[in-house]
Amino acid sequence: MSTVHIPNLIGGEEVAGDGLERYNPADPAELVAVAPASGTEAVGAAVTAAAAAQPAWAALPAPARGAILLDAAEILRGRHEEAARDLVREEGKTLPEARGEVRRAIDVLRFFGSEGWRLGGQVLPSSLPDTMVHTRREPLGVAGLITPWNFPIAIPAWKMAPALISGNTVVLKPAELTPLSTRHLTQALVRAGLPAGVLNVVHGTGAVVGEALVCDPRVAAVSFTGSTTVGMRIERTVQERRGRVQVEMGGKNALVVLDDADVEQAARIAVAGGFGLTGQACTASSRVICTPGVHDDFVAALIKEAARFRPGDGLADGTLMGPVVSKQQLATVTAAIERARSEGATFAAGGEAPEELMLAPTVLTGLDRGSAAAREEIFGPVVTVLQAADLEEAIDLVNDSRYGLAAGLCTRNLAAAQRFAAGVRVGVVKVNRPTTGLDLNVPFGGVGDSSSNTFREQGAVAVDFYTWSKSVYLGWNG
Ligand SMILES: NC(=O)c1ccc[n+]([C@@H]2O[C@H](COP(=O)([O-])OP(=O)(O)OC[C@H]3O[C@@H](n4cnc5c(N)ncnc54)[C@H](O)[C@@H]3O)[C@@H](O)[C@H]2O)c1
Repeated sequence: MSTVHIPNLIGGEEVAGDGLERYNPADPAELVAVAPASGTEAVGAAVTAAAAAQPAWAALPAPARGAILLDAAEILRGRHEEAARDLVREEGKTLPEARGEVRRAIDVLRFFGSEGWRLGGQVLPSSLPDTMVHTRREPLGVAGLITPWNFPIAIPAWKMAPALISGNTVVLKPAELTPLSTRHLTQALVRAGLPAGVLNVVHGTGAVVGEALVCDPRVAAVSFTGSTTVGMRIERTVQERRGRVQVEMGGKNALVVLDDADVEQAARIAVAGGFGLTGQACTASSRVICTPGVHDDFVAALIKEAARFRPGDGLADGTLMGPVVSKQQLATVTAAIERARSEGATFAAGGEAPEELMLAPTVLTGLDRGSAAAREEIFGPVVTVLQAADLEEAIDLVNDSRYGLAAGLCTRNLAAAQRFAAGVRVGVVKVNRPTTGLDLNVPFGGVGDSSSNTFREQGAVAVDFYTWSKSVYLGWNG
């Protein structure tokens, strides 16, 4: 396959450059894409273009803005397979996972394109006679979007679509590792007729391009998804300049398996959430908490299921798990595995040195709740199995975390499910379903150090972040 050279997009013009090189994680000899390692002047130019384009974009009727998103969805649908294959070559996930992610981006464009017909405010009674009060949603202006490599087409879609439909213009900084996947999305929007300057894309490092975007006072809103360390810094910086900020960050999501659970089903749920997407999902089940009666049977079933997730090239038939995304990410994951070894973990599965980026699914047992593997996000195919005496102790263990993104429960007991849903301090609860996998029409976000926990992403409420509310009193007669 030939290397794709990806330009920046600034004020409708494509600006070529290089400096960022991305190799296929399953085939280190294949240079998949080259993108510019831009400087701060490119960010300045992109923000200027976005600010200039914003009033005319906001003045378009919302259904007309929506029509462009709907057309973009159709264009991306026509390139679904190509985009999915490029996503596999660039990020490493399996082809079915990549097809699902591209499908998600298409559906997000459709969802928010249709929202153009529904965006509205409230009509309220006034205390005054002959007076009507209504609220209007106003766009914030320029939105700066910073996205990670693990969902490089879906996450930019679920930030851009609500930003654009509500009349904002956008400067997007995609992740360094995955410029090509994001390019499929932005090209679809441009080809659908988005006016020049409404969407701008600046490639580069977080330290240069990301920082410049975050610090630019003309960027009214910053929406970030990525690591907790970076997200917390961005949140502080934008708050200091009184901008609006939304950060979606890491997780240490627990799946609780109770004695009454269907053990085989629980093991399938655990591997889907723990090893699907190579464990590189913010909602990955990286710890499983078992009650004593199910622990040994569950671990045996988990080992059997994990054996199916032998890592391989995501484009090959039957691969259930792709490689780790990069050498740097592999170093982080293997350091966490070695730390667990030094803390006395038993390796129920995995533990061998990886070949290139192909890391075998790893199941750790025998660790206590204070161990690093039980507490810290690893972001790779590593599942730590812990024990709790009963449901209440399991809930306590779920909540004993700086994070609060997702939690799952395997049980046949409805009362236990309801108690769990009420008791856990997380943004998403899944009962008898993997912690990964979200519906696009449902609000998503977490608490604690997982999320700024103010505005939610996804679903119709996502436009709240990108708008402010104005109250209009309309009187007649005297
Ligand atoms: N909560 C969610 O919705 C969600 C979804 C997916 C991934 N994640 C999290 O993302 C992380 C993995 O992604 P990653 O490794 O790409 O994260 P990362 O924080 O390293 O990078 C994310 C983005 O931020 C940029 N960036 C880095 N430093 C910056 C800075 N100083 N200023 C501005 N921007 C900067 C990067 O270039 C990239 O585009 C994991 O922690 C995962 O849990 C969270």
